[in-house]
Parts: sequence; structure tokens; C-alpha cells
Amino acid sequence: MSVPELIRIVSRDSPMALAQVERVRAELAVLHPGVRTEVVPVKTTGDKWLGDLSQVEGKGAFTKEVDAALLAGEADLAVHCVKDVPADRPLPAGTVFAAFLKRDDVRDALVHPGGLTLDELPAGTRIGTSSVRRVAQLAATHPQLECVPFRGNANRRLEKLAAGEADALLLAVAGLERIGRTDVISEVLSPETMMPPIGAGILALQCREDDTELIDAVSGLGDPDTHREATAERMFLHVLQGHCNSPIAGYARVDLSGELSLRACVFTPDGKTRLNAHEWAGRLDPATLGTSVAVALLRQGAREIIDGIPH
Ligand SMILES: NCc1[nH]cc(CCC(=O)O)c1CC(=O)O
Repeated sequence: MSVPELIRIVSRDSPMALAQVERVRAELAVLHPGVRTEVVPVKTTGDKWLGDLSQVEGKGAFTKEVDAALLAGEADLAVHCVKDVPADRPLPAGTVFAAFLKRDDVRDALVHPGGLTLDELPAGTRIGTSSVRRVAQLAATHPQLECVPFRGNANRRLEKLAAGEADALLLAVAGLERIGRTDVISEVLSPETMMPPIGAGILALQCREDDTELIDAVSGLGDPDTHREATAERMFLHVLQGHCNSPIAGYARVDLSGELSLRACVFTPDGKTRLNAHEWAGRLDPATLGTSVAVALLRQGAREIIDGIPH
């Protein structure tokens, strides 16, 4: 296999994103010991704008500038959190996913400086999160807690928490692992307590579709089970056509016997209505499983819930 001499890797410039790039560089160094890599950090709209994401382009706010650098030939390989890559539309024309790295933890964690668990938090505790998915689920299970809008990269959110801008936070375990801050976790929430977002804990490598040499060179970093899970989850979201204010959650899993299943939910913003579906792939390929679970939720009225939410 011919391997490029130099691979220029583009990503957001947050500490989490740069840690993700270091993982990719380390895995590449094992697979292709001779290869040189260079990092091209870019600031995205989502990093610069700390207001409501639906006021900027919403979806794609964390990926647009990264995609542009790739397409302009300023870099060769983009590293993305799958969670941040819009699934309601195809990938930008001219680009493909070359690999999905082995999945990290899908769960969310509670970060409470006093070390309390979610059930122990007193009424009125301010939870810093702007995620409609987290807000809806908390409203359903812990209505006595109050969510306050909270944006910025994970390090920035921890600083704002320390400054007293909220009493506790919800953050992804995978993200805290990447920035080396699992020490702040007071409770890891089960997926039943807090259903994860589509693509949680998965990093994707994206290339220009004509760059076959690089696609071949990096495809060996992909994990086949993660690929099946990511494909089912993203097709689910594609068929459902949510928007950035629609609380949607779900995750696929390949179990020990190799069976793929996908569970997913759609909520109203107040969490009072929750539609659920859970199906096993059986003979279906991952994308068809994603479609089937989306159709199951549409039959229960998901379209009306999603379209009824202002965005
Ligand atoms: N929206 C930012 C973002 N994108 C991906 C992750 C977590 C890591 C992952 O799931 O890959 C986070 C931080 C968070 O939600 O706490």
C-alpha cells in the first residue's frame, strides 16, 4: 500500500478536539510508522458564538470551517466527533468518512463540585446545559432542578462552573476522558437515566472522496462494530429529519454475540411526552435498522412533535 508522506490533519482548536487529533496521530504512527503528520487547527462558528446555536446555522456550526479547509486542500484529513456532524443532510459533497475509530464511553456524567449524585441534588440546583436533549430528560425525571443555558468547550464550561455560573453540569464522559478531567465526575449516568445523543463517543475521519491513497491508508484505523453503530444511528437521524431544537436521543450497540440493536427516543422539550423504539437488526443491514427505528417513531407521532417545536 502506498502511504502519503505527509498527512495534514484539520480539526477544531479546543483542547478536546486537539486531544482527539493526538489519538489519531498516535494510531497512525502505529499503523504507518514512517508517516509525518501536521495539525491544522481551525476555529468554528460554534466555538466563536456562545449564544443560542439555532441563531447561527445551528447544525454544522462545529464542522463547517473544518469541511471548508478539507475541500480547499488546506488539509487532507478531518477529525470529527460524529455527534457534531449533521445527519439530517449528506456529508459535504466531495467528502467521505474513511473510518470510525473504536467507540469511547457513550454516557453523560454529572459534574457537581460537592460530589452529590443527580438524585441527591437539592431542589433549585442550577444545571448548566444548553442541550435540548439533556434539558428534556432532566425535566421529565428531575423537575425540581433548573437548567441554565451553558455553552463553550468543556474546559470553558468547567471554568464557568468554578466561577459559580451554575451549580452542576452535565458533560459527556468521553469528552472528560479526552481532556483528562474525569476527576470532576460525581456520577456517571446510565443510558436509561440520560439517553445519549446520536454518535456519542465516536470519532470519524473524513477525507476528500478522490483522495483514495489517503482513504486506503487510514481505513485501517476504523473499528467494524463502531462503523455499524454509527451507520445505524446516522441513518436513523437522517430519516427522522430533526432540527437543532428537537430533543432526540439514541444509541446502537453491537452485543457480545455480534447482534446490532438500536434504541432511540424523541421528546417534547418539557420531557412530558417521550416516544420510544428499540429494534434488533436481525437480517437487516445497519442503515435499514436505522430507517426502521425512525419509521417506528414516526408512526408514534414523532413528526408532529419535531415540527411543533420552534426552531
Ligand atoms: N457538543 C460538544 C461535544 N461534542 C462531542 C462531545 C463529547 C464527546 C463525544 O461524544 O464524542 C462534546 C462535549 C459534551 O457534550 O459534553
